[in-house]
Amino acid sequence: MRYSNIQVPAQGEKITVNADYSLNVPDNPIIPFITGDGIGVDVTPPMLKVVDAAVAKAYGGVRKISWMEVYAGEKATQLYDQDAWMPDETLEAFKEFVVGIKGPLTTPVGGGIRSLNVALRQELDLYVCQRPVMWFEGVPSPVRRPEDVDMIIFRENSEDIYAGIEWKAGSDEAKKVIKFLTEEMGVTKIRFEENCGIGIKPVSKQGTQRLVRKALQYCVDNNRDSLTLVHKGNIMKYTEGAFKEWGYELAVEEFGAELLDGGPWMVFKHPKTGKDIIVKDVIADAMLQQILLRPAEYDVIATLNLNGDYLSDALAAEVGGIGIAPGANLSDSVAIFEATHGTAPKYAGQDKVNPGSLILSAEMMLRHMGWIEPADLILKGVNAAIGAKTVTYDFERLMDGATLLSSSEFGDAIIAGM
Ligand SMILES: NC(=O)C1=CN([C@@H]2O[C@H](COP(=O)(O)OP(=O)(O)OC[C@H]3O[C@@H](n4cnc5c(N)ncnc54)[C@H](OP(=O)(O)O)[C@@H]3O)[C@@H](O)[C@H]2O)C=CC1
Ligand SMILES: O=C(O)CCC(=O)C(=O)O
Ligand SMILES: [Mg+2]
Repeated sequence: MRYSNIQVPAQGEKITVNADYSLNVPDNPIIPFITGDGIGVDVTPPMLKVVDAAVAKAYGGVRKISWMEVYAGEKATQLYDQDAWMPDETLEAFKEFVVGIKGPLTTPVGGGIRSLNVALRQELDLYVCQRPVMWFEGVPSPVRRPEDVDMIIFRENSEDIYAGIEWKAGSDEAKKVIKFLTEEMGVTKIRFEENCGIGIKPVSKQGTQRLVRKALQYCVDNNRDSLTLVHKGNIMKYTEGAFKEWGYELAVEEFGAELLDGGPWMVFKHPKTGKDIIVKDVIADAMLQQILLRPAEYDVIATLNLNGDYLSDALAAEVGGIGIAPGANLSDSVAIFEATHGTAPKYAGQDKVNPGSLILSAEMMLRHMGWIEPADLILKGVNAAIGAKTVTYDFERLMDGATLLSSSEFGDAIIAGM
């Protein structure tokens, strides 16, 4: 495709996808990135620098990434036009180049544009939001045994209340839906019809099962002990409750799961090692206490979009906060990596915040590409920087005897520690 504002690097080739969804990664792949709004300008440059250093050190110049900036959010409105928050060519570039990474994008509260982050996930059908939660030794934590916190969230990324199907209180649309519900569907439980916003929560069997399939396959591929389906199915029976039912059903049909001790939990054997993998479920509110009190009992988690959003930040807090919480948005072919945190506007442009979340998202990206050596080097560098107590403000304020670094200095400390 011909791009208008995107400059495709003269050097470099596309990553391509095979019929079985495996990747062909050239030695000089072109990788699109969005800098992002707010603290995007603080975390993206150190991420690019750390990745380049890790790749150079691992491959001595034989492999190198050609970065290609693509635009969304405020920067896109300046470059394209004032309404171009997510230009079509940005979506096209992520599709064409298959693997990309992004900084955070602002979403106004209560009105204005809908989330660009959610739009990107929906437009490219990035239905898995994968967010690993693991503790680096020395990171300050509010829990007694942060080493027990080792989980990975598989958050459904395309459905639920995040689909953005909602109408403002008092609008003609809201009135029409309320009229339909009361007059045709026999609904009697809307307390204040005259001034009531309405939101719709779609949850499908296909949407649930493709997410749970990925989570269970991850358990098998990574030799994990259990999958926990997190839901609020006691209250929202046909959405969250159905998520639980369809999740167990898939475990039975595709992984051979059987009832464990008479149920309701299930178990299946790892196809190669024969090890038991447990499939269980927990109601979402209880889960928020379980992860604090008994984190060792939880491993891989599959959940709906909103629960996954809440759980991501809560779990991140147990291992140092959202400054060090990475993530990936995945379809069967396209992958876009991004931090769990947002644009933290009060810190924007101060070279202050922790770039660890985006750097660790890039670490996931390299591993996804099969570039294991630079990914390992990044982990080594992060461990070294934290081990030396040379950290950004978020860790420094909770650590005794730590040295305060800026975002860019923390990136340099990671490079020095590789
Ligand atoms: N995927 C995305 O692009 C996301 C975008 N957003 C958007 O971001 C905007 C702001 O959202 P908000 O709810 O304030 O959440 P943010 O994640 O932006 O920030 C909340 C708080 O988390 C801490 N924090 C965030 N990032 C870092 C970091 N890199 N290093 C250290 N600490 C960090 C700060 O805590 P403290 O004040 O204690 O220092 C900050 O005030 C909204 O428009 C929201 O919609 C939100 C989440 C994801
Ligand atoms: O899109 C947004 O603004 C917020 C998204 C979010 O919080 C998340 O994906 O974790
Ligand atoms: Mg969130």
